[in-house]
Amino acid sequence: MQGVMKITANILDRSDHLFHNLPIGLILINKNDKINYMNQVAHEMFDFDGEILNTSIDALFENASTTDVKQLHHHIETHDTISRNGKQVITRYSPYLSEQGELLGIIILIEPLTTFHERVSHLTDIDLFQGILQELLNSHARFRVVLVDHSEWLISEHWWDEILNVSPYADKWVHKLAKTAMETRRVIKEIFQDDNIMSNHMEIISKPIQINGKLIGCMQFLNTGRLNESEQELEFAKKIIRKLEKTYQIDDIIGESPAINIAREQAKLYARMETPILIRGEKGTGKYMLARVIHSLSEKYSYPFLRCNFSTLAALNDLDTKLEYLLRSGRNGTVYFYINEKLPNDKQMKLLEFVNNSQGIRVIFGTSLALTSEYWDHSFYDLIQRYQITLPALKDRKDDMYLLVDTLLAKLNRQYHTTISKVDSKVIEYWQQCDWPGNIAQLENTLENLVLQSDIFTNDISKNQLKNVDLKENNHEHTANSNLTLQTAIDQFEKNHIMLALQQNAFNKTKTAKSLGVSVRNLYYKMDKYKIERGAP
Ligand SMILES: Nc1ncnc2c1ncn2[C@@H]1O[C@H](COP(=O)(O)OP(=O)(O)OP(=O)(O)O)[C@@H](O)[C@H]1O
Repeated sequence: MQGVMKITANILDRSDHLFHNLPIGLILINKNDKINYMNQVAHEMFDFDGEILNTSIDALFENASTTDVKQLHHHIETHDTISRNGKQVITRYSPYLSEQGELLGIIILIEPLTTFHERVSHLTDIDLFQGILQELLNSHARFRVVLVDHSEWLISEHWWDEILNVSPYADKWVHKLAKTAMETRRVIKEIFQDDNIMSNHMEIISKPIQINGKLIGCMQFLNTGRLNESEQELEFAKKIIRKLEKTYQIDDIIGESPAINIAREQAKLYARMETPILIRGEKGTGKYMLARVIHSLSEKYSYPFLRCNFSTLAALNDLDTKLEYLLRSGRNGTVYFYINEKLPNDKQMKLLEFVNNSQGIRVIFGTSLALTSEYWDHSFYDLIQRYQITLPALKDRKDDMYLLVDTLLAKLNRQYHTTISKVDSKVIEYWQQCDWPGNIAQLENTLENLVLQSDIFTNDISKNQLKNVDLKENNHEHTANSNLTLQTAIDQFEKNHIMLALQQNAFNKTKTAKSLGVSVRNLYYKMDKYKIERGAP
């Protein structure tokens, strides 16, 4: 035994300079708890400058934990208090065994609690765990955590595996959300929808975790508590509506009849050109919609799309100011001129100049008028006639009626939160016989009135409901209907009334607001509320 201690002493002598410089305290005691060695850091920790060898370890700690180490031969890590100065330390007691497994002594490593905390924080991100726990306390939602540096799942509640199995895209999508939340340091709420699995809409909240301003990672919660499935679908539908409101895409043009297919192909072709084009078609056939589609398909899609009616231009004393305004606001974008009345010759000339000099602005004309050369200046007429697209009247594409009704009904269901699944085929057959002078706009208007008159039990629209709706071209007049709630009836009336006033004032907002006795701001507010396009000047 003596020999063993000697060897140990030799090793310690030789290694003393190493142990001496260790960043933590080191003490060696024999199996009788007497100190054999103490390095410099330990000396400082215990404020011991005198002779320490052979002193009992009990003199250093209030409750040294050597008994279990000696009996069980396994290490113990504990929290100790230094008797002399009351300092808090973390102590690790490890048995020092001979080759035969005989206990020779105990190695004690000591570290002040403060530095221990720092080191452990560094190594194990203890702060992160605290942050996570805090977040978890604040939420009962299903969650997972992703770390900022190596995108590794740190904690993943078992539900997530199921979520990520929803579809091959779900996994990618969820990862992307976490990344965006971390990059922008913002909470992101998104609803995931897989077209193949309609019931699998889920809202995921991605929340960056920051501790003391440092980005650690991202928590992702599955929000099932707040939204039930149908609400999720509704949220998703609203999102689609918001998207559609902003712009029309080529797929929004419904119809498979040859004339509409040709119009779609022409739109794609003309979108790549800079030249002015003219879209012809009866009222409500989708000219404005097609103009927007061309704009979205063109390189100008991210720039403004403005609409300007010829009736407005005709009424202006100062056309130059208006054209300057269009040049400025429509820069790099598209201006849709709606030819709804003849323009005096001098104004035609100014407009011609505008079109020829408005570099960067794409001009699209639209009209339901039968343009004849006698009313127009020769060069202006020539300009607008050059490239044309003609949209068919609804009565000339009756086969599209089913498709149109289905699409418009789905859109209205989303808009009014109704769940009408279909329009009876007898109704559609009847509609195929009608003339529809107001075309798709009129069909939409008719359907809207039917939807507004429905109640929560209405599953389909049958022929006997038609008596409440007349097929007038502009069905803006209000007809009292006791099936509507008071608020719906008021809203419907208000919307129709505003539409009528806008039309009567050629979409001039100032004049419209004045005629309605409201402020322009209030008018805009109402237009937004009723989703009335703001684009018209
Ligand atoms: N092919 C289509 N598919 C789906 N919806 C359509 C289609 N064409 C028109 N619509 C809808 O019909 C309504 C009227 O369309 P739009 O305002 O573009 O017609 P317009 O020809 O410009 O009318 P007006 O000549 O009265 O200005 C809009 O709500 C539009 O969304």
